[in-house]
Amino acid sequence: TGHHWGYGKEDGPSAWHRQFPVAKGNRQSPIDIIPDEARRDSSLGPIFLKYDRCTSLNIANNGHSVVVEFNDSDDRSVIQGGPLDNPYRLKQFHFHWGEKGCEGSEHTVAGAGYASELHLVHWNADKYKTFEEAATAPDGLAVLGIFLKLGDDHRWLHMITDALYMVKFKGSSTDFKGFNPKCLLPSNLHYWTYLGSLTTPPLHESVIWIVLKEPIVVSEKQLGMFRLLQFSGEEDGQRMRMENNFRPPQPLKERLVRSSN
Ligand SMILES: CNS(=O)(=O)c1c(F)c(F)c(SCCO)c(F)c1F
Ligand SMILES: [Zn+2]
Repeated sequence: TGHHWGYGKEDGPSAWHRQFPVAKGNRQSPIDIIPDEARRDSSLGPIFLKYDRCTSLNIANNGHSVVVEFNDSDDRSVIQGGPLDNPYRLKQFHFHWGEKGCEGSEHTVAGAGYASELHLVHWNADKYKTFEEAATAPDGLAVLGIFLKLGDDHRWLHMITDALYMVKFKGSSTDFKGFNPKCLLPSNLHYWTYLGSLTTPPLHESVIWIVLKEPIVVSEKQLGMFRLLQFSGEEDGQRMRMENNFRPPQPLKERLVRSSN
């Protein structure tokens, strides 16, 4: 129903504010992270990721990205520590990417973009009964952001890229059991953290962002496979290659970015 949002000229990030006025809010994401202006906070401990391979369910094309969804009916797969007061349950992960190597991530670092950005979305099930309720609460979600830069093949990403042909079109989904996203983490979990929002409509200001400083390395060939996906459904007329599904950085406003040690 109604006008759907996208990443094109007419329905892209610069138009989202018409249907979602919070797009011009005070804690929007992504942002440009300036390392020299981030406050090193010794009270920020390490983050801990406990992921159980048995919780992965399926991989799907939702018309905006490729998403791997998890069983979030208990605390088998959670993120905790760092800025978080309690464990947050893993709900799904997805990617944002460009059409060329120098842009595609959502967050930038001192003005520089990466080729892609992986988002692991977690929700505060200790405080809220459902993901949907948490997604509208100021401390409802915790998204772990991981940058992807171009280089050698990533040794485990093929498990995802090998499945992409099954979810080429919007609305397609297939089983994706036994995948542990721990294999997508960099060696070092140092991070920046700040209060922000979803980066796609409805742009709820409900996200505690944890962005890892160290990127993972993937090859141009592997990233190119994401661009075989389509924004459009199988029956839709024109071919709509899925790429540039990233929102540009938003005003920092009165926010502080903190840095782990
Ligand atoms: C952080 N990236 S995001 O805004 O693009 C994003 C997203 F794409 C999602 F799909 C979901 S989950 C929606 C129901 O599954 C989410 F919470 C997000 F924050
Ligand atoms: Zn995202």
